[in-house]
Amino acid sequence: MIMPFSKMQGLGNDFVVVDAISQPVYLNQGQIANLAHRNFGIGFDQLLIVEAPQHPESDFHFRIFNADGSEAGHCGNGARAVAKYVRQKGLTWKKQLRLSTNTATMQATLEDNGLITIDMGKPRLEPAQIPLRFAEKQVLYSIDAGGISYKVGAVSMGNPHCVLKVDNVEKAPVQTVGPLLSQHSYFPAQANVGFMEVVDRQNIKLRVFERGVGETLACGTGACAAVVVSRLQGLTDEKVKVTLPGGSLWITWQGEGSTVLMSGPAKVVFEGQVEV
Ligand SMILES: N[C@H](CCC[C@H](N)C(=O)O)C(=O)O
Repeated sequence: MIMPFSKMQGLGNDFVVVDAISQPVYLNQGQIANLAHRNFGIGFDQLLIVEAPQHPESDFHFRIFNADGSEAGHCGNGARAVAKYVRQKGLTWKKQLRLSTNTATMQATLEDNGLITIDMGKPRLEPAQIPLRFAEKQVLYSIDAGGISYKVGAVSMGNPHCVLKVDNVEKAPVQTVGPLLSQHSYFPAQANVGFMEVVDRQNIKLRVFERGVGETLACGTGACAAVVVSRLQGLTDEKVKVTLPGGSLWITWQGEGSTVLMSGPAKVVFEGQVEV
């Protein structure tokens, strides 16, 4: 079977996007991992499968699969890519879209300046919602890994995030501590691990070791999680610019009970066809 796709990226977090509305898409975990391979396949951090809405108040549903073939509940950079994709493919003429994933619903706005703003919904802070094996919600959790005790924030944006504050993001132990925390037994569904340098109350630098991928150039839900965790510690204001290796996102969060807004770009790199 020949499957058309769009190769897209949001701040270097790259995607293959396929339309499962116009044609059925059946891919197993092994096929997805092969397509994600940067030599034997197309290469991507995540595969985004766009589907018809599952309930009347949503315009489109999309599913997210990491490079290892595992399915994720949310993808912030991917949400911006899907909003741009459905518009460019003529699947909608709306500039305000309601998108859903397996774990979240969101409002996407295609701005006149080319950026896409996503209302990412409310962060989920209860350990059971993350999920995290702690009885009580805390601002910081102590987690022992590799003989060291780490103080981390933890939050779900529809996918699990662990956020560690560091003094210098360039020197952060992403490749060593990232997998240790990501696969820690306290995170029964694993976790995306953010290494956050708080520059000042309006600026954060961030690197993310993503569940199912490894370090990516940007992580949208990770940027949201970092702002939530930093605000809960009283370190940042409502509007924060989050600078990742692939570029910057603008995140707004007014505090508990409020939704998180994320603004940033999404680009089409090329259109292709692949045999599956
Ligand atoms: N690796 C993530 C999914 C992709 C998230 C990221 N690419 C984003 O932009 O939010 C997970 O397994 O939860």
